[in-house]
Amino acid sequence: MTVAVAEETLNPYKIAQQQIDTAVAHLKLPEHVTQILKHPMRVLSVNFPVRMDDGTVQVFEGYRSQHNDAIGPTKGGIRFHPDVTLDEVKALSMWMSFKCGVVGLPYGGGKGGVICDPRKLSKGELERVSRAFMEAIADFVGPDKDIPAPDVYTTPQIMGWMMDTYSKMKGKYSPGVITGKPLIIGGSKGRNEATAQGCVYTILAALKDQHLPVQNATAAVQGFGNAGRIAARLLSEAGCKIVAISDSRGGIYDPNGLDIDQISNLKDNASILDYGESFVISNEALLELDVDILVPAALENVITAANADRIQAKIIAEAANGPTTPEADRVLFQKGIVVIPDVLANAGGVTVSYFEWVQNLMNYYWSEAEVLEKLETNMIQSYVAVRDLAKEHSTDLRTAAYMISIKRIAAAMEARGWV
Ligand SMILES: NC(=O)C1=CN([C@@H]2O[C@H](COP(=O)(O)OP(=O)(O)OC[C@H]3O[C@@H](n4cnc5c(N)ncnc54)[C@H](O)[C@@H]3O)[C@@H](O)[C@H]2O)C=CC1
Ligand SMILES: O=C(O)CCC(=O)C(=O)O
Repeated sequence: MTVAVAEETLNPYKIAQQQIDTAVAHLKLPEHVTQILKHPMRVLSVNFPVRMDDGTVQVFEGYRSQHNDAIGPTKGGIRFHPDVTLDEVKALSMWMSFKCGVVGLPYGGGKGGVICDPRKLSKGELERVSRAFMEAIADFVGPDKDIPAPDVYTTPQIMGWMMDTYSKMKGKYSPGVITGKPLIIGGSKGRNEATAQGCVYTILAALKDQHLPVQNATAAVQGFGNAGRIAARLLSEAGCKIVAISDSRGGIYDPNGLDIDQISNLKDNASILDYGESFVISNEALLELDVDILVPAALENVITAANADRIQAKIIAEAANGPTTPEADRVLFQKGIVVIPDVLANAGGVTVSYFEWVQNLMNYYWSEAEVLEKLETNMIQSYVAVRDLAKEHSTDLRTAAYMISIKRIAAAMEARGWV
């Protein structure tokens, strides 16, 4: 079926605002409430100097956006990427609010980003950038205020450096200022796998709803980092056949199924493209494969008006934030493709970050089994609530997810007397 599409914006901030408009059309909300939700409450922009290995000083630019803290402190990752923009960080903070809302966490949304390419920094430079960024935002964040975490190209080690810098500045051990830390300094069991694990729980639930068997269900995964690599492994362990995988350099495709362990080895020691020249496929072509499950797990705006009509997957699980534009959403909905939206599909990460923060505040730590059990329960309950509301209002799952979150944030703002 060919579906006509209109001109579209690829600005993530404008996209987030459009998504809010789509959801509030189904809700009776005063206009000023919508206006509040369409903008972050606070944004900090910083420029900070870092001494490089060659002795020169480089000035880096970074941002932290706090979207809405009516329900609790803001929460969300920090991204290190050369293409970071202020509008992207604002949008990511808005998506965090709706994500925390849909899985019922006592948080609002926050997000940070630094314009840099960690792949071109030495370990020492990366540590100095991480510590200097934390120093620059230290008065803006805090365990009761705004709690960062990992995102694209940031790692548990970076979280550890940032926690250390913050703790030294405040003169007290403060593990609750940041999550996604190494286990030895207050990280939670299960956090490293949580984003992918949560995503896989929702995929399995969607397969069941679509009466599709898990065994040999075919899957293509774009992005091979924390979210994508672990999602590929967990899907494969669940019985699915991973036929395509990619990273920033390109992808590989084998309709007979890929060997995930071999690809993981290649990723760590060479390039996934070394799997074999005859298997190489572009990132764009990967998205259009005829598969049961497509998992975008890299960056924004990969499914747009330009390619939505050619997407053949039955289920799209957005491990990445913002991979699908509103125009593409409309096309996919008309084609009957189920899109498990980012705010639900990748909410496992922030859910276990919440568990980490709670454990830090209690100074009492849970087993991995306890973490995973709580995660699964929360993900499935949230999936069912979104699915049922979407059915009731004949909307896509994203709109239903936003409706749930927006109602919750609006109720909190009203209860606090803001509106
Ligand atoms: N790490 C987490 O806990 C969470 C991550 N996410 C989202 O998941 C997505 C991926 O993040 P992580 O896996 O954490 O990052 P990561 O830094 O661990 O991995 C990113 C991966 O994407 C690949 N990549 C980069 N540019 C690409 C491109 N143009 N095409 C294909 N692949 C490309 C990289 O090669 C790498 O394999 C992002 O959208 C992030 O916001 C969402 C929720 C939580
Ligand atoms: O773990 C967290 O607090 C947030 C992770 C994140 O940045 C995201 O869900 O997009």
